[in-house]
Amino acid sequence: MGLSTQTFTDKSALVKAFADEILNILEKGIAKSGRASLVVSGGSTPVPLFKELSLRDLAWSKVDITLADERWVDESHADSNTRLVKENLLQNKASSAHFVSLYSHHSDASEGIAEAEARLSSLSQPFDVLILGMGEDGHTASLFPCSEQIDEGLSLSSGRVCLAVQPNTAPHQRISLSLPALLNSKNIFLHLTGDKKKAVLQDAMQNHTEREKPITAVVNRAPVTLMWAP
Ligand SMILES: O=C1O[C@H](COP(=O)(O)O)[C@@H](O)[C@H](O)[C@H]1O
Repeated sequence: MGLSTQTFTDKSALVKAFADEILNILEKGIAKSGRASLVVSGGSTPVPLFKELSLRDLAWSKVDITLADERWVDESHADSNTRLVKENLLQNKASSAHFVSLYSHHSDASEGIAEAEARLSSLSQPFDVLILGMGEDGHTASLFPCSEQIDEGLSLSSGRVCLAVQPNTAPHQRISLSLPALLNSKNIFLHLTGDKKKAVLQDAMQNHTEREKPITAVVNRAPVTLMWAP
């Protein structure tokens, strides 16, 4: 439980050190179990990391990759996290990795939950590596504090792996891993850049209100390594 922080002079130094660390964990996972699992987040922050990872040597065909959350849009949409992963991570040396999408062609995300959960059940769990991001409202994955589904998403006893989320402060319906599904990870990283995100995290950790922010709900229940650069 709690946060340990690795601070870097710039984003490029962060990306290189972070890629080293992820590769090291995945290599050990493959050596031990034959396969390893990597759960990534979407949004803009991880793009340089995805590009760097794609250039690194690893037995990528033995790595299963999925997302912590997905916007409920077709892969052809510019906001699709699947598209982001395919265009930036599943390239070069990492093109042989096995990607498990959370998205399916149902009109409503709630109709795609069973399919997403069935697909995820094929991955080795606990996940070897989970990389979370965070929005300026303290959301992580697509556990949005503004959404009606937040209590279900943060419940440790819901029995849910995935849930459909409708944020009020961001576009698109989402599918997100639940808090217990996120916590089912051996190594949890939070990847943030910029002073604003750092301030949001510090504020969330001070917990001014009765309700925990989603990112704090993770940090309060598992060891999390913050990878931060200005
Ligand atoms: O909507 C999302 O936002 C967060 C943060 O994204 P960023 O663009 O500020 O890096 C992201 O972690 C999440 O996966 C994504 O769907």
